[in-house]
Order: sequence, then C-alpha cells, then structure tokens
Amino acid sequence: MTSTLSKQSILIRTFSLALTGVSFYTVSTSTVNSNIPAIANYFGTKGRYEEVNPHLINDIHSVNKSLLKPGCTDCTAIHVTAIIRHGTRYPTTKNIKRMQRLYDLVLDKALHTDNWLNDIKTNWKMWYTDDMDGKLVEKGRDDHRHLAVRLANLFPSLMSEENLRSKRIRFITSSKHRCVDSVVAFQEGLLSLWRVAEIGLSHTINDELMRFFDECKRFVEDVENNKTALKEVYLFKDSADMKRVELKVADRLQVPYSLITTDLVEAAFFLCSYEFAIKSLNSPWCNLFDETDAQVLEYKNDLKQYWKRGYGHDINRKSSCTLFHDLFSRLDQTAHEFRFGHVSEAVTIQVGHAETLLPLLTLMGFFRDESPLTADNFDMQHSRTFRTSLIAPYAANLVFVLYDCSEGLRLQFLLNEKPLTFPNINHQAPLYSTVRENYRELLHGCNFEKECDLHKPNYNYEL
Ligand SMILES: O=P(O)(O)O[C@H]1[C@H](OP(=O)(O)O)[C@@H](OP(=O)(O)O)[C@H](O)[C@@H](O)[C@H]1OP(=O)(O)O
Repeated sequence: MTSTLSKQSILIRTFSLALTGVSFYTVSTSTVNSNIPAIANYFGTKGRYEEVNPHLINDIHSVNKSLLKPGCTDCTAIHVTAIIRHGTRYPTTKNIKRMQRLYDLVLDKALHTDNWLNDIKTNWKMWYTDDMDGKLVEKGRDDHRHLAVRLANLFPSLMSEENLRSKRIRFITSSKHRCVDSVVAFQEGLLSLWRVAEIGLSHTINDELMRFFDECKRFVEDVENNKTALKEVYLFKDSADMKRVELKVADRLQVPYSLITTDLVEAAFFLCSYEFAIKSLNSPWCNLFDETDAQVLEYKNDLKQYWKRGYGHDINRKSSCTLFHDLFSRLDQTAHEFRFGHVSEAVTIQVGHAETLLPLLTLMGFFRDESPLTADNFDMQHSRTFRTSLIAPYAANLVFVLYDCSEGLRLQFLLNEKPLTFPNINHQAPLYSTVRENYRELLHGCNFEKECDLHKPNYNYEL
C-alpha cells in the first residue's frame, strides 16, 4: 500500500525565515527515503512534529543543549513554562465525511490505469469513522511522552523526579479529550524516564486559559460565527491557483472535472497528511499532488489560521490576553519568590490547541509579515513568516525559560525546542526587565473582559 519507490535522491529543503524581530529560525528537512511524502513539509497544522525537527527521525530523544546557552555567563534556569499543542490526532468528523465522499467518488468513477490509483481502489480501505472526531491517536501520545523526556533532559534540575513528587511541576489542560490525553501521556513520559510506577499525578482543566477563544464573545460573534471573517479563504478557494490544482487532481484521478470540488481536493490532501502523521505511511493518496499543488493547499490552510487565529482580525490575538497575563504573572511571581530563596513552581505544563498557541504568538508579535495574507497575493507570500507548517504542527510548543544570571534574571523563548528572539529585542535571552518593557502596553492593558465584551469599544495595542 505504501509507495514502493526505492531510496530516492536526497531532498533538502531549507526554509529561512527572515523575520521582523526574529534573528534566527531555520528548518532544514532532509528526506532520504520514500517513507516520507515529498510534500510532508506543507501539511500546516496537520503536520508531523518531526518535520520541524528532522533530527528526531533518527533519535526521538535527542536534544541540543548548546542551543540553550542564554549567551551570558553563570546562568541557571529557575523556571520553565511550556505551552504545548496536543499530539497527533484523528481528523475531525467534518473532514472524515469529506474523505468518505472522495473515496466513494474514486471507487465509483476513477479509471485505474496507474498503479497507485489501482492501489487505492483495490487495497486501501476507508478506515476513518465519524466517532474518531479529533481524538488523540497512539502517535499523539508518543509525541507527548517523547517531548516530556526531551524537556526533562534539557532542564534536569527543574523537571526532576523530586520536583514532580513535591508538586513543583503543575499541569493545566483544555477540557478537550485530545488535550487531557496528551497531558496524561506527558506525565507517563516523565514517569518512564525516572522508572517510577505511581506518584498519583493530577492535572487541572482550565478552559478559560486554554480555550479562551470559546469564551471570548467578540471573537465568537465577529470571527467564529461570521462567514465574512474568512472571506479571503473563500476567495482563495475560487482562485486560479486552486482551480489549477483541482484540474490536475481530476486529471490524475481520471474523473470529470465537474465532479471535483475544493473540499474534495482538500480531503485528499488531508488523507495524505493523516495517513502519514498517524500511521507513518507514504500513502497512495499523496500521488495526487506535486510540490506546487501542496504549496497552494498549504497557503489555503495558512489563510484560515491567519484570519481565524492570527493577524487577520485584531480580536484573534486579543482573545489570548488572559493566557498572556497568566504567563507573565507566573514569571513575576517566580522572580519575586526567587529573591526570597524559594521558587514554588519550577515547571508549568499547559496543553491546548493550535487555536491557543497561534493567538498568543500573534499577540506577542511573532511571525508578523509586512503584507497581510490575502487571496490574491499568494505569489508574493512564498517567503512569508506566517507558515503554520513550521509554527504549529502536532505537539508544537512554546517554552519560556527564566534564568538567574550574574546580570539579573533573563528570559529565553524556544519555539518547538529552538530559540527564537522576541520581536524588537536583539538578544537570545534578554533581561527579564527588557522583555517586560517590550510588552509594557500589553502588561498594563490587554483586558480580556473589555476586549471580548461586545458592548465595549476595543483598544489597539501595537508592538
Ligand atoms: O479542519 P479541522 O476540522 O481539522 O479544524 C479543527 C482544528 O484543527 P486545525 O485547523 O488547527 O488543523 C482544531 O484545532 P486543534 O489544534 O485542536 O487540532 C480545532 O480545535 C477544531 O475545532 C477544528 O476547527 P474547525 O475549523 O472549527 O472545524
């Protein structure tokens, strides 16, 4: 069922993001065998974590401690907050239904002249069922188990058995099953590392923090339930670029073009991504796309994320004010306690969604492109920084590390285990006071109640 091509030539793709305020964020992906679809770097929020950290393919526990050097002498990490997306999950019911429609169409209409198409028609079976609806899969549990082990290896003095036993590591999650199951898997990862059978670990469900988007009325009314909010996505679905992909897919399936819709094309792209993410298969569905097609579909997903969770609408980012304040009040608290010799919370693990991480990143000014992502500027957005394939795959994580250094407290930010500089600050781990100064306006404002209340005017905070 998997593609039978032998080892293929090394494909090296390097994405260099010249980001405003971001000094360095590069991902090199080396694909050395045919088990990885050639388009695996374009799956957006349905991407595998290993694609942003390809060294994990050979060693899932490997960490690069040298990346952590805050660039100053005598630094000791005193606190870590990690905000993590749940691990690999099943498709949502909406997309399973689309996949079923596509599969029925292929069985019914496609002429099987190519081997891979024959493979779909005779060997591949539709195994996704509606009840799977976004639930965490075993690979998703592993994503979190392995991430836990890597973070514990990166911060051994903080993520320690002793701190776990003495409840200095706190776990908070969204109420969604895939997030709760992820946090449990994360804890399993820690226990297995220390070979501890039972400590009686717990977690707190907090949707106000981790699913703030549901509770922000202005977001729900102006974006979530407002079709015009995603107008750029709909326009792109009708664009010439998308039509070209539809034509190519119809041609490859040998079905009349009139039977192919954007939703069906997307369903095929999702099938390729889910078979890979869940089962590590380079499925025959992947043959429907070349790299150019995948870039178009990646952009379509990025448009959705940009207008629903990113810079597209101001309320997207502001809906995360509570999470932003929660982070900084914990850092403040740690700074305060540290002065008196005892930090009560060494590590905070918070598990949520792509729609938790992206608004916060946006609020904090990361991945802001000069021009907005729109339906008609795909051609000029090839080197955009807002690229969810790189930012928010399954198990994506934002890690904030507070250090005690000889010059004072410093804060380092890691995205997906790689350092990223804060916008407007040219230092790997600036003084914590500098970071606070950078976010002064947000720290003194960014009031969830005011921003999300439909009857109050909202305010504009720019970095
Ligand atoms: O397109 P689907 O149905 O998969 O969209 C999901 C969201 O997935 P994403 O767009 O981020 O790939 C899902 O986010 P996740 O981080 O929990 O995976 C979100 O919670 C869910 O509600 C779906 O959003 P929808 O667009 O409202 O259907």
